[in-house]
Amino acid sequence: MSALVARGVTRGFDHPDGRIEVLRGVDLAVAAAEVVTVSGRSGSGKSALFAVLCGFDKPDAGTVEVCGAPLPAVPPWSDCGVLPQALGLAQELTLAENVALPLRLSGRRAEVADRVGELLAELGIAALADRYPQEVSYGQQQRAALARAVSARPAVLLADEPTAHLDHDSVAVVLGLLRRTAGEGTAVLVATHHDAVHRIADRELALAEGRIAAV
Ligand SMILES: Nc1ncnc2c1ncn2[C@@H]1O[C@H](COP(=O)(O)OP(=O)(O)OP(=O)(O)O)[C@@H](O)[C@H]1O
Repeated sequence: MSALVARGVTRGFDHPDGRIEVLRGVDLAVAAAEVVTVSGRSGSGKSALFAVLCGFDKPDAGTVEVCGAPLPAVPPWSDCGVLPQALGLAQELTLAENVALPLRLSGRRAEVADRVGELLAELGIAALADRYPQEVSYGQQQRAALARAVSARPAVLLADEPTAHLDHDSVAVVLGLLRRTAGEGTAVLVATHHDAVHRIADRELALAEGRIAAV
């Protein structure tokens, strides 16, 4: 069974100069333990698609299922971990507290210390654990947001451009984490412009003219 399934997803937006239909019937499925990338030119709708897949936005038509069940309004982090393009870190929480949040919200406090420490160390930001997001660089915030997305070992991980703004070494670390997360059973969907990310993927998809096709 696929952990993430989208069927016939459509989404358009009204603009002063007319309505644009960004998603025109997107079908996709990502299985547990699989890494799938989505490419597409800037403005093709990758972020709009991810917003629908994680429940941040509602499609005009079509369905999304996570682990065989229709997407609830706000899926728990343990079902669907999200790294949005805008990161969305809680500014009033430290990096460690941000990463701990999905575990705390799932009532898994006992896992917090080990899991948060392990992820911050793997991503090279352990020394920044007690800093607030505005006290670290964008790339460091991005890694903290990725750690938060995976901390509760979600069934599905949606990562929107997780390697944008990172240097070569940090890209390698992030790719390692994505692969390991899939290896532990998570279905991983990544929007990216980077060839390095496509190279670690099991499958590549492309979004164009509002539809998804295999590359
Ligand atoms: N909430 C919104 N309201 C109006 N228009 C929107 C909204 N979200 C996205 N769009 C429009 O939908 C189109 C797709 O945007 P989206 O951010 O999904 O592209 P993208 O493929 O993620 O681009 P990039 O690679 O630059 O991040 C754009 O034309 C954008 O202006």
